[in-house]
Amino acid sequence: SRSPAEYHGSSQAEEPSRMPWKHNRALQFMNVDTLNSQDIDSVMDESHQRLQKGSKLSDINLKVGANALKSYSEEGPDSLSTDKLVLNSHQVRKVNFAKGKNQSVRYYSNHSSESEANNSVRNLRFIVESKIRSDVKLSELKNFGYLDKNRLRHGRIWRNSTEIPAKRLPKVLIIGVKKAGTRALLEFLRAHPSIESPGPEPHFFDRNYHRGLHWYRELMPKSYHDQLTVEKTPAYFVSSEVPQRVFDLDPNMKLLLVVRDPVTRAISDYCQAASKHPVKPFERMAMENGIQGQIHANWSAIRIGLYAQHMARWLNVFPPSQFYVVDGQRLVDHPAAELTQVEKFLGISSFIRDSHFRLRSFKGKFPCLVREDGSVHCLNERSKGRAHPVVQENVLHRLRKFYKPHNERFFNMVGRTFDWKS
Ligand SMILES: Nc1ncnc2c1ncn2[C@@H]1O[C@H](COP(=O)(O)OS(=O)(=O)O)[C@@H](OP(=O)(O)O)[C@H]1O
Repeated sequence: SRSPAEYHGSSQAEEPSRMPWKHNRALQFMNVDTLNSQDIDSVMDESHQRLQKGSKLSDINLKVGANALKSYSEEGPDSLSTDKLVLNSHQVRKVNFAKGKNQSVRYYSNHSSESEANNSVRNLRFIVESKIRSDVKLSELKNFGYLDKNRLRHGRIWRNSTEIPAKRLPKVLIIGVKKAGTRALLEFLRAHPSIESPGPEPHFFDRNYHRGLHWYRELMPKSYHDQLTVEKTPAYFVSSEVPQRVFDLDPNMKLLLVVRDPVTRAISDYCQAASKHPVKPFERMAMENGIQGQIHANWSAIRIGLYAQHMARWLNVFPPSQFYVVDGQRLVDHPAAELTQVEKFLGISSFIRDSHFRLRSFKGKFPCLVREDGSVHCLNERSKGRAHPVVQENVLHRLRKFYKPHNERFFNMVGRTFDWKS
């Protein structure tokens, strides 16, 4: 597609990806606080003319949209609050691919309720404005940061029409615990419009510290100033040098720690190792000199579960108020409730609901995430939520006894108890 400069016949060649809105007078109207129906009409008229030239949207869409938007705007600016403007990308695609009059009309007449119709209007506005702003196809909007992995975030358009998204250092870290549900927590949090995160674990504060902050920032996705970038690296929790390094970067860093019964966690860790290379039975790994012997406390699968030891190091550096401890079991049983607490802690809007989760038979009790486009995303089938081996009861008993005092110390440190058998 053409750049905005070419499109509007301007001799000034601007870099389109940086300033798509600059050549667009219509956008100056797009202010939630001052918006009125006349503004919308003029925007729609102007968009209409422009879109006739370059867009795939048919005229009828715009005309219907203009009328609907007019009545919609008469509800007043409150009805445009960003919280309500959650876009349904499925509907967007429907409009985008509508080729003719009939399809477009059907798109609107399909809606059974007023609120559904209003939703469509919002969606339509988003498309129109996105197109005006950037003069690119929806698929290309990714370059401008409007679409992030199919997540369309209407709020951004309204909140700040001129902000350029940028890579930012994290303000939140999921520091651990390994095998306690850190991936689930991150994937669920990412559904929130205020959260951005890199997919892989950066391991910056442990393994890659020498690479420097520029390297770290480059790993981050682009975000807007009022979003939070979150990364997860469970090894941070157990690496002695990490707390101070994190503090040196940002003494206000918010820290999320997911915990799980350390005995189950050890078995989960063992399963991970067993999936990569041959290992002895769990019982033989866990006990020194056979099952009558001592607990093998130095085996990493067991050592990581000494939460109090690791937490003490973090509390030497950060105040308790900067941690939120997520109950890994509750994250499985009641994910929305647990996420609501996390949202509160992070100071972001309450967005994630029960309707974001769905059980799938092949994942058993582990919830999958319903994305904005309606698709269902389950965590990796082979590595998350896998079957554990049956471990001899006497070994489980010994392990529970072993962990008991450590768990109690941990509960005291974090001011919360967990329903672990140990
Ligand atoms: N929704 C959902 N889907 C799948 N798995 C879930 C989910 N919620 C929590 N869990 C638990 O997450 C465990 C893996 O923990 P982590 O993601 O922290 O592992 S890792 O440290 O990143 O390797 C994983 O451990 P296993 O049960 O041993 O496979 C799960 O118990």
